[in-house]
Amino acid sequence: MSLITVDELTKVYKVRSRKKTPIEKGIFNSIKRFTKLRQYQNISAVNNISFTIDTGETVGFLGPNGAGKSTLVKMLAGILVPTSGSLKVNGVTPHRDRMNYAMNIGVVFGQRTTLWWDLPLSHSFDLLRVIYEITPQDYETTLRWLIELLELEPILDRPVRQLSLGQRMRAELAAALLHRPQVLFLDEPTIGLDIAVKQRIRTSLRELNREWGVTILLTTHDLRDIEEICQRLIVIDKGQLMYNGSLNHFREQFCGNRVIRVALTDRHIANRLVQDPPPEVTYTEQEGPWVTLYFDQAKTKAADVASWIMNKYIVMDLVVEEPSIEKTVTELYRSEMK
Ligand SMILES: Nc1ncnc2c1ncn2[C@@H]1O[C@H](COP(=O)(O)OP(=O)(O)OP(=O)(O)O)[C@@H](O)[C@H]1O
Repeated sequence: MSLITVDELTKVYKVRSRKKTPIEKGIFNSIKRFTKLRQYQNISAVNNISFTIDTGETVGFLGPNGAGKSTLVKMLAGILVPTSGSLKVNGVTPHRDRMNYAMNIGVVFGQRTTLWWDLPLSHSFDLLRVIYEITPQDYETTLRWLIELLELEPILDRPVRQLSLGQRMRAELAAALLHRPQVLFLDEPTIGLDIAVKQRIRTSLRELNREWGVTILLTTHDLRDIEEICQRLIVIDKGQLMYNGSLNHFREQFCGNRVIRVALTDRHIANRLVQDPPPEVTYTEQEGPWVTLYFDQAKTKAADVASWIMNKYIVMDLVVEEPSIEKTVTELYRSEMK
């Protein structure tokens, strides 16, 4: 049975907009505060989305700005109440049973903090132990493990307000995991972090999932997060589900072109290859002795293109590249897939 079941979930925000009256624009400006006409506008942030997630899965939500990712994850975390549709996590409707639900989930949303700003980090952890009613023995074991995993030892005595963004993110992650939740929700966990910290966070999340079997759901704009953490990709645009499946399947289905980059002996020879490329090559680019050849993987294999070139030329170097998921996602955002 699925751990998370989302069925025709919809969230509409009702926002107040102010209509300017002709009076306001004219000489009666002074009385405009008496003539403000309020009207409401509906913003459909999540629109009729359905999917299921199994225990232990790692799922990344991807989509352009304003797509509805955060709204969706906040509903899953019980922070927002859906407008319609149904949502169950382990049999519980998150927003209806928030207290019990909170005991089983961990949440890391960048703007919020679960830590006490003026206290040393270790004191925040101690307070969370009391709030989550963690036994001293479990607390000791889990905290030790998290300190090592997230490299927190050097910052344990520092007040939270003195921590850098990367240090705070690692601390937030530990705070969200102290009570060993079944599900972890993260909203853009690597945003604004340097490469080394991003890598530490990604490695830690992978390890957490492997060691504890924590189900991880995250929103991101960084495809590397998806590639390195997630088994499954859910793409959302304009509140609608555009893709739900594995990254490999996404590549196969939408990244039609593959790429071979080949270095020949000099740019003149390279230009000869550009003028007369192998069959089924749809596009070429040249930079000095390097030629990049794009071909449709449904029509020919990388090995056939490579051997065609090697039969005709002396090849100094040859690289077969994965289809560019970044490019495909950008194109996907631009086009309407439905
Ligand atoms: N509290 C709110 N009140 C009104 N509208 C909101 C609210 N929160 C989000 N929205 C609107 O809902 C839509 C979806 O926003 P959401 O933050 O879920 O998107 P997102 O995919 O997470 O975007 P981003 O990648 O930019 O963070 C947007 O049009 C946004 O303006």
